[in-house]
Amino acid sequence: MNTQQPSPRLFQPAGPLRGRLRVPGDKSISHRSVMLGALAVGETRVTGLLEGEDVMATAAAMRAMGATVEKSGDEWRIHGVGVGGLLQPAAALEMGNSGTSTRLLMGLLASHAITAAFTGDASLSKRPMGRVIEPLSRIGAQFTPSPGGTLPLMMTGARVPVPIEYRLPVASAQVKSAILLAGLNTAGMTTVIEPVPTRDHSERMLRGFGAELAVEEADGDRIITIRGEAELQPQTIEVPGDPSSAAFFMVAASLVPGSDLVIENVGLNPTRAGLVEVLRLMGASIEEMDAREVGGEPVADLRVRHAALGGIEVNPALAPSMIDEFPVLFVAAALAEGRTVTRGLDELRVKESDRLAAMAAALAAAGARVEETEDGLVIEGTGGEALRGTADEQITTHLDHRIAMAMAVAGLVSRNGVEIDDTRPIATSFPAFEALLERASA
Ligand SMILES: O=C(O)C1=C[C@@H](OP(=O)(O)O)[C@@H](O)[C@H](O)C1
Ligand SMILES: C=C(OP(=O)(O)O)C(=O)O
Repeated sequence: MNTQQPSPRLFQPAGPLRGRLRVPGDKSISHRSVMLGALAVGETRVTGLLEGEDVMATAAAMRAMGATVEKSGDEWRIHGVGVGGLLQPAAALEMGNSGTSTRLLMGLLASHAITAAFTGDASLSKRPMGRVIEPLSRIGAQFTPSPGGTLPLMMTGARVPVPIEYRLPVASAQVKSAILLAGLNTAGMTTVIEPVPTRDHSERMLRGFGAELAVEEADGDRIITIRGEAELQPQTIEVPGDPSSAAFFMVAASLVPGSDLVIENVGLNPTRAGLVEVLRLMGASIEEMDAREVGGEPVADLRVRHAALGGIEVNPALAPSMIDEFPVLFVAAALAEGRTVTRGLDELRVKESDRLAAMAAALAAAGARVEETEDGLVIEGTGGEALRGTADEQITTHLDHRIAMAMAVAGLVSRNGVEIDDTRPIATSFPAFEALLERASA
């Protein structure tokens, strides 16, 4: 974050969202483009890379371990060191707010015989790392985390990494990816078994870079196997727009009367598109135009028009495909007609903040009717009537970009506006968010 001081802001009611806009590149694909490019031999070129703080933390770490990562015009150019070629960083790897950078890089390092320290901000330093430490220890890496299995931590990768077969105990693309990345430099076959499918960008991109990776389905499991000691070939990558960033505009345009907005170039990988499905079940008007493929991922322009939304019971099986979209879905639910019930969302408690507690408190402070359960929220919507908005209170965002952006959307559909305590974390994933929101509703 650029400044030391929190940057509060009142998000005021606004007119319809209209016209066309383009959201920045997908965060998950951007991280992986930099990491895999840094392991390929030769020059990888990336357009549409998300230039948010999280991805820049990944870029800085890969530079610290020997890769060249530079921007030239609109394009990022990455010169890799080759699988097995990462150098020992001279200083701690500063991960900022980014769980994805931390867990995926721990995976990469686990099969390189180097030692590194990982540090992060106050939010990241509370998040559980045991979920990657456990499988990566089986591969042979050694860890000294802070008490509770958190950052700051030190790790030393295995000299002779051991291939493992690992069944994921939590639905987490970060844990899956950490193990697959460790498998890249591990002789033999490394296998991850996913009882619940999560975003599959690592699988698609590892294959795209030339790794030998197989995916099988058996008894409801996805079994992913990667052959180690891979040689990655540099790629030219066009990163599609981030559906998790588009989500704020999908909900805003659905809620603000008179809106008719086209969000261009949105990635619609089925492992990411749960919000579109849920909003449609609530009655949203979302039309997919010019469906195409960008960078090996399905993409479309989304035309979103205002519509009256109704509350629903959200199928917990959809959670992994919209895991980062729940904060803004809760805002949609707060304006819908009737009750929305969500459950099976324990993972939301270990994101940048406890997103169930943070959103329950934030929506209540803005005048919504919300009840927090053990693993979800139950929300009674207003039926389209504006929320009261915040009174004398500021919304606490807990260094969580998604809470900040979700409550900014709530401000658009409130009478008093919604004041949040700090907009700085928005820059971790979506630096242009405020400018785009202003432009769309001008
Ligand atoms: O693999 C990834 O790029 C991500 C996986 C998800 O985390 P989990 O694996 O912890 O669910 C998601 O919340 C995060 O924003 C990005
Ligand atoms: C959970 C998120 O990211 P990360 O885990 O990378 O911090 C997010 O962007 O909502």
